[in-house]
Amino acid sequence: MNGIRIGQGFDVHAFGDGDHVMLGGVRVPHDRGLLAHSDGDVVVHALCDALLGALALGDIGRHFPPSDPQWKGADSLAFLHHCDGLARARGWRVGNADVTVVCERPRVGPHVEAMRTTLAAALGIALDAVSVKATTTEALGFTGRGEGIAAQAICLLVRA
Ligand SMILES: Nc1ccn([C@@H]2O[C@H](COP(=O)(O)O)[C@@H](O)[C@H]2O)c(=O)n1
Ligand SMILES: C[C@@]1(CO)OP(=O)(O)OP(=O)(O)OC[C@H]1O
Repeated sequence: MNGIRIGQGFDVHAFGDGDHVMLGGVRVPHDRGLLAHSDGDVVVHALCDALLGALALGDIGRHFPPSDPQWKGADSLAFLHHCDGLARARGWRVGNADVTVVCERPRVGPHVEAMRTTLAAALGIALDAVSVKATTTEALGFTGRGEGIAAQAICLLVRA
């Protein structure tokens, strides 16, 4: 069967105590952490939901319930690897993916290349098939008030 699939994902985590945030599988030093059951990697969670959306397989919480202690503190790249496996088992792979991180701080730009490299490796695709961008909300809303980080992702699935 030929064709393409498209999916989008969105995630938010609130800031709490800590000295770093995980974004796209990269440890980014910060004066706050992100509250979550897992490592709180909003970028990877949004990307997982984009893959699951393209596959019409529900969302990340269905596959990795927050009530399940085995995911406590989990490395979110393991979630992404699982979602990619679900795609590949159905004959799909990620053609390209594009993520936007929304926060005032930390500055994401200096970490974008490391995030792209990490995500491309996790998905087994070329670096130029993975885009990571960042924006503030010009001090508006919950991200503008520095209450947390949001991420949006979109991905295209193509035949493997
Ligand atoms: N957390 C962030 C937010 C933004 N950037 C970079 O700054 C540029 C300008 O942001 P605006 O919200 O004013 O458009 C943006 O294009 C990003 O390159 C960042 O690195 N980290
Ligand atoms: C990732 C999971 C894992 O239990 O928990 P959290 O780290 O809290 O993240 P969330 O974005 O709320 O997604 C739900 C869960 O699948």
